[in-house]
Amino acid sequence: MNYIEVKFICTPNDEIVNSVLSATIAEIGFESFVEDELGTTAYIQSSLFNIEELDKSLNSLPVEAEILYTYKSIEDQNWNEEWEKNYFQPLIIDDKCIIQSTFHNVPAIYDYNIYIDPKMAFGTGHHQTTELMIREILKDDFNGKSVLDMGTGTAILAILASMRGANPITAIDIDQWAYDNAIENLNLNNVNNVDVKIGGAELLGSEKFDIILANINRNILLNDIHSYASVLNNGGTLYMSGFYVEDIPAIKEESSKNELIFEYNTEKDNWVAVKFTKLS
Ligand SMILES: C[S@@+](CC[C@H](N)C(=O)[O-])C[C@H]1O[C@@H](n2cnc3c(N)ncnc32)[C@H](O)[C@@H]1O
Repeated sequence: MNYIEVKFICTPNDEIVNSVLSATIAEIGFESFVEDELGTTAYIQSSLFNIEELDKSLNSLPVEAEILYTYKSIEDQNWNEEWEKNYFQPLIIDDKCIIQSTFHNVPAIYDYNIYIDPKMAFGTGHHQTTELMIREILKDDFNGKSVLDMGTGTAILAILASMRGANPITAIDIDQWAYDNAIENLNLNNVNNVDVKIGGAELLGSEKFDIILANINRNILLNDIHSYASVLNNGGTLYMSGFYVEDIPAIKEESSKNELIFEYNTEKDNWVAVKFTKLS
């Protein structure tokens, strides 16, 4: 899959402007935001890149700022190398769990030592939503529970769920890169109880799950919550992330139509993870 790299030059180049910019363009498909001395560099799949839509988003930013941009198409291979070497650093969560790549070589002394070679797939633990989901997996009891990881990306959540005792696990992603990378990372971590599938909610059938993890985005979740609810066991748990604090009411409304009870949400930098349980 080809990506477009867009360099945004922001005046003023401050935290508020960059975070409003990232949040706004995330809505039109941008991912992997990196702040630098001029502004923000962001990436979007070529097939989703639409200049008119981008200009419209920039013109409606709710901050006073001048934002100019340049863009170029990038090859998968170059993007991987540059991103992995420059931006992916080992991440330790609560002294319990480390996520690192094979080239980092931090001693594996934690309860959960996860290796991720991310390639193009999202999910190194460095995005706020991945971290929020990891914290939920570390808190909850996964032992012997069947798990569905929707939008698995690098398979990071499925790998941790397996290390926490979940079995069996199904991991689904719509993207070919994610599918390939999920399989690579599962092998890298010697996790062999995850069935990886390529596609979306249409793949869900009669198999039911005790826990569903879905870190995707607001619109896909709103569209697919009813499918997730239909394959969640009574009394089961649905964790969702990939959206902002202001999206919680819409997510709650759709969930309650599907007999899902809101338990709580957690937050980081305005991103949230929510926990729902299904009526037993
Ligand atoms: C935000 S990433 C999350 C990756 C990983 N689970 C994590 O927590 O870091 C969302 C993933 O969902 C996938 N995705 C997008 N639309 C989807 C859909 N309709 N069904 C399943 N996966 C989807 C994307 O390809 C991407 O890998």
